[in-house]
This record gives sequence, C-alpha cells and structure tokens, in this order.
Amino acid sequence: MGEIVCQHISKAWGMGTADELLALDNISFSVNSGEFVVIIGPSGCGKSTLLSMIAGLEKPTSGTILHNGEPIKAPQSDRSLIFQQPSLLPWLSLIDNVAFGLTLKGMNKKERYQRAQHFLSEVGLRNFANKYPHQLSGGMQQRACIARALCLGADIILMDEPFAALDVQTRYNMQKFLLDIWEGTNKTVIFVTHHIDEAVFLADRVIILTARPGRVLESVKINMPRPRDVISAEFERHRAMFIEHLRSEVTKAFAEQELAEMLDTRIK
Ligand SMILES: Nc1ncnc2c1ncn2[C@@H]1O[C@H](COP(=O)(O)OP(=O)(O)OP(=O)(O)O)[C@@H](O)[C@H]1O
Repeated sequence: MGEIVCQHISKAWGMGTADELLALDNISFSVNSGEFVVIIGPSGCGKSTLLSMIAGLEKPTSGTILHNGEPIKAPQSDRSLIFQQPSLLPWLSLIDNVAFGLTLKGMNKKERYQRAQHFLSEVGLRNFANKYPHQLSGGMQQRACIARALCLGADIILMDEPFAALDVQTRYNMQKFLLDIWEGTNKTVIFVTHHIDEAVFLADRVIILTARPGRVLESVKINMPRPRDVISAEFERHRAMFIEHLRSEVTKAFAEQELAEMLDTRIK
C-alpha cells in the first residue's frame, strides 16, 4: 500500500535572501495506493521540487506531505526516486547495485543476492547480474534502477523524466515495460514528464501544474483501456486537450524567463 497526500504545499527557495523564489504555491492533491499519476507542466514550474519533497530530500516551506498517513520527514526506502540519468554505482556489478540497500538493512549475503537476482529477472536482466553499469545501455540501466527500487521494497516509485535521455524506440519499450511492472506489482507511481504523449500513454490521472509558482491547474482522469493506441481518435482527443491546457502556461513561463533575462542584462 502506498498513498500520498499533499496538503497546501508551498516551497520557496532561498527564503529570506535577495534571491528568494517561490517555486510551488499551495499545492494539494492525493495519490491513491496503486495509482499511476503523471505530473506535467511548463519548464521551471516546480515538478522536480515537488518530487524531491515527496521523496523526503527537501522540506516544504509550508504544508504537509503524508505517506500512508504519516508526515514525510526524511528519505526512506519505501519511497524510491528515479532520475533521468541512471544513478547506479559504477564500481559495483548490477547485482551488487540492486542488493546494495539491503546491506544497510542488515540482510545476510545469501538472502540479499537471492532477492536481487529475483528482481533482476523481473526486469529482464537475469543474465546481466555480473555486468557493470558501463556495459549496459541506458534503458537497461534504468531497468536496473527500477529493480533496485522494487528490491528495497518501495511502495511508491517517484520518476523524474526517467526516459527523457533515451531514443524514441527505447523510450516506447520502456513505457510498455514500466506499465507491465506496475500492473504486476500494484505499486504507486508518480511520474514527471514534459511529453504529453507519454502522459496520455501511461497515466491513470494527469496533474497539470501552472507556470511558476506551480499550482494545480487541473487533475484529469484518463479512462482509456490499456494498452493505449497512440494513433486512436481518443488518444488524439486527450493529446489535444493537454496541449490546449498547457499552451497558455508555457507562454507565461517563457515570458517570465525573457523578462528575467532582460532585467538581468539591464542590471549588468
Ligand atoms: N536547489 C535549488 N535552489 C534554488 N532554486 C531552485 C533549486 N531547485 C530548483 N530551483 C528553482 O525552482 C524552480 C522550479 O525548479 P524545478 O526544477 O522544480 O522545475 P521543473 O518543473 O522540474 O523544471 P524542468 O521541467 O525544466 O525540469 C526553478 O525556478 C528553479 O530554478
């Protein structure tokens, strides 16, 4: 079970300094256990900031985030954050990377390796257990990161543009792979992306944030059956709706950036 509740979350960076910047403003939403939620919004609207706070790496300036009813105060192994660049330790083999967190939990070596091997098999990397990260493709490395999260017993998987660095075909394969894993494990996934197609393909629900400071603009359920056909009329209808929702927010974000650059030039 993995439920997240964000209650009136705001985040200001550099509080009390001349560089104070309000990244998120009064964000409230819930993610049900086993739900696949995708967060989209213009660049700089605070998507990564929000994920870092749910992970427990950053604290909100105000508001509370609850995981299964308990306030989040620090990172924990039952919430795993996966980034755009795979975060494997280059000096460890794949199986040691996946088993690494279990050492910290005090599990003995045999059990650690059995568990890690099981999850490597789950993500299709059974035969790569003794390879090192540099011997794997980007997609395989991301699969290993997912195996590590599952191995550590995460019930919430937080993903910050995890497939953005992959080529189009690998990205599509990884999206299908992630849905298979999600359907098989019933984990809760909170996934950040810039790609509207990725959001429509994956999500049970899409949360759209406004231009900075990020606020919840809309929360849209996607009831299309899976696997979703990216060239169907229904997919196109969702795609068009999200483009329409985002258009004005992206324009605002660009206008703000241009203004900031203009002021910066004048000051200099
Ligand atoms: N550690 C930090 N210190 C100060 N400001 C930060 C920090 N992290 C992010 N910010 C600022 O907070 C705002 C939101 O950043 P964030 O990276 O969360 O946005 P984002 O929506 O994920 O952006 P993108 O889509 O471009 O990755 C930005 O203006 C950014 O410059």
